[in-house]
Amino acid sequence: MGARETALRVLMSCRNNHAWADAALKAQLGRDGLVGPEAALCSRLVYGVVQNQQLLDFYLSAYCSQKPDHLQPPLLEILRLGAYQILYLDRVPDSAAVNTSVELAKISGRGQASGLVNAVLRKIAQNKTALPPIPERDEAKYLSIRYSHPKWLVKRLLSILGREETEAFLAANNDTPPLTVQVNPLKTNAESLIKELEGWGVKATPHPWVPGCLELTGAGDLTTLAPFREGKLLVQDPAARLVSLIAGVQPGQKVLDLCAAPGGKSFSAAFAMEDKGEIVSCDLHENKLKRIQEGAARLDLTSITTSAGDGRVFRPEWAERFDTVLVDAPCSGLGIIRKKPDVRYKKADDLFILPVIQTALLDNAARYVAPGGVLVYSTCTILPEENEQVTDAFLTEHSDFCRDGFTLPAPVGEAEGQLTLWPQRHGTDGFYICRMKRK
Ligand SMILES: C[S@@+](CC[C@H](N)C(=O)[O-])C[C@H]1O[C@@H](n2cnc3c(N)ncnc32)[C@H](O)[C@@H]1O
Repeated sequence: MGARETALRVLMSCRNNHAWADAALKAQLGRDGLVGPEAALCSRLVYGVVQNQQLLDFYLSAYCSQKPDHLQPPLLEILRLGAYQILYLDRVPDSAAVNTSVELAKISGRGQASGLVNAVLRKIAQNKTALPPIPERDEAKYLSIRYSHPKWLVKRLLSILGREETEAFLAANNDTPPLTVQVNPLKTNAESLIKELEGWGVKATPHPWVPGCLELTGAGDLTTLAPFREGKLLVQDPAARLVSLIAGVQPGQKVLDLCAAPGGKSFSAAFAMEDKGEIVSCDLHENKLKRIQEGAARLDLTSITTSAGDGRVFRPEWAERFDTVLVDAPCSGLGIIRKKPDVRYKKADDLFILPVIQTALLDNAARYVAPGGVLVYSTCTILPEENEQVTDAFLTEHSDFCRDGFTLPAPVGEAEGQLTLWPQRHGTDGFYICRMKRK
């Protein structure tokens, strides 16, 4: 049973403890001692079920006499796992998907429901080429079921992107993104790293448009490879790498990264600064600073110091002290659904609380920027509530700051001080970056 039993435990942990799937998966794989192909199958099952949850429930409800959400736990999770294997995993025979699901019901103490599991999954298998159509009358509802995203989010996206691009965004969120790394230019260069990775059986190609980044295939657990351990690369989405590029940090500068953990933007800034100058990496949570320190040690960066503190609370010793201040704000994360599939199920209510925190961070950060210095606000979300609306309000209140244009390689080109990146347009995570200058 291995992979399936572990996958079920992970899904139950997400349901009962509101755990994030990626963290619960990592912990459970370790506890159950799953490695290699079994671990890969388990990850595929967990991500696949989370990515397709609403669609799977739609099909399950067509063949189950009880409403899926009325089923006793963990029957719904068992049925979702079985249906996912039947509908998406060609290499798993339908009979194996059905039988292992019946077995899971028995070992989970739901043996009395094994007949139901058997019957529902057999019907799905028999009808898999002629499944019931999703009603298309209500556009948002159709897209919500088809791509398993909450309806409120689909409606919001439709109003921003229109039908065609909304569908492309939702589909991209259910795709597996490429693994992207930034080259540590202090230790190697792209050409040498590509060759070195090849020696480890990893295919690396330069990112189509973001300088200094490589896309990897066949990496497996990258952290076990020498180039990773020797600090020659940083795992980072190309969108995140763009923050230091857009900030335009230079060797010798003083930089404050106000919301820094686990350190990605600080590391990328240190690369751009040739590790010369001063980077203060601050985070609210002291326990997260260790991740920054460990990362800096692995990458051999000495320009970074860490500091715990609430970025909303003024520290007089930092007043007008920094050439560049980065505010990589806590956000809803709706731009990284392709990496954290369960982010989509966040409550819409968060969208009312987060901008208050983001605004307070930005207001305070502004006080640390030296005259003529740069303030960069970024998030890994795509909704204007946490992006343009926050920076617009900030600029209205702070007449000493203005948006400052920048140029990136195609497909972005010239931007008037702010940029929203989208997976379906740019092949990156969904991300927002705004560069502002203090007069
Ligand atoms: C988007 S993450 C930052 C990611 C980081 N910049 C990187 O590139 O690895 C947001 C961070 O803000 C921190 N945070 C949340 N509220 C904060 C506050 N009031 N002051 C400072 N940091 C805060 C969180 O702990 C979290 O680590």
